[in-house]
Amino acid sequence: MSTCPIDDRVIRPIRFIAGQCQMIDQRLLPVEEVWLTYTTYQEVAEAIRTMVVRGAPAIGVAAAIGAWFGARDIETESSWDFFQEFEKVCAVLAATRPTAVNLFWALERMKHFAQSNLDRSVMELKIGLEYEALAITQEDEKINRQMGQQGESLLADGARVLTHCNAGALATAAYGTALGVIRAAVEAGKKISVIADETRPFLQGARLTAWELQKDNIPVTLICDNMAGYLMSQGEIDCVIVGADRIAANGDVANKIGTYTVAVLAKEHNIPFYVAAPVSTIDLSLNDGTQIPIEERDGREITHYKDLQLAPEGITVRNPAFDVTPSRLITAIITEHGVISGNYQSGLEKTVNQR
Ligand SMILES: CSC[C@H]1O[C@H](OP(=O)(O)O)[C@H](O)[C@@H]1O
Repeated sequence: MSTCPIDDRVIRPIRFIAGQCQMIDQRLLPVEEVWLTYTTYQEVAEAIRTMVVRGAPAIGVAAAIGAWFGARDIETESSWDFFQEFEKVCAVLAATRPTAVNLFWALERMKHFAQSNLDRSVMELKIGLEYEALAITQEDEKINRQMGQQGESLLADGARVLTHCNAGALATAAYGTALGVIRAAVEAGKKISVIADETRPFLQGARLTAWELQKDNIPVTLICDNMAGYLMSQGEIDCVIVGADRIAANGDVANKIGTYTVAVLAKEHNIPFYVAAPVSTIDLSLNDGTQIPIEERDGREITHYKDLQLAPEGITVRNPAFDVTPSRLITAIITEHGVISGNYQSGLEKTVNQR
């Protein structure tokens, strides 16, 4: 794997050094910055499952790298046998988390590359898959910067922007989706301040968004999730911008649990609600959001914070990690190809066909 230039000024959760993949352990941020090294697809699958790496585009990038690791270790001279084994590798990675379609998009792209080149030798397939994984990684950063340029005009100078979860550089290869739009507005010279929902139970807002924005010197105020409505009622929020894990053909959006709540509150207060997501997050195979699989995670994420017990032993817990925001609550969807609003069905189809 070629080495990506390490520019410490740019936050990247995944990096390559000497053919190995290193990922920052996002479970330990913001207190510790620990980089873990990965060399096998099984290790990468576990990193996705346990949220060492998380965020729709970032787990797509991680899955592509994991698939390349798996391909590299397949021992056969038959390209057909190689492809059959490679499909098994991809199946293991696909089983890690069900909601973010970027994971499946990246794996399908890797499988399509291999299946389209079965006339090549196994060695050529392995080299090609390495560069396909690198391309997915490098394209993601470029797409996020394009998305930022498409969306920054929606943020007025002086805007106070509410975010939910982390749709920043840590959720992507670099730059971020929702936070990428914010970064682009700041780079355009606008004074933007962010109000970040802490986003229980995994606290992506408190631990990751706050950390990212502080590093970039972008003003950020942290709030509990249950404070967003009050701040809106006091006129302290000008707009909302969030990421997405899967967008259905009609514009319904699956995103971190609590996003739907924020969208309803924004509608109540006539506050613009924006979603920023790359085309790889759009899933036209699903007519609407009711068909999006919602991940249910371990209840311990709610009853404990690390080793601190927060609830009675044996309490019954629900822990859906995502919810679905109906398109009627969404003001616009920002992609790298442009801003979509109104008739999402046709707008999303046109955008996907531009890919
Ligand atoms: C750039 S979109 C990231 C998206 O993924 C997050 O979920 P998780 O932290 O569980 O992977 C959240 O839904 C973000 O909006």
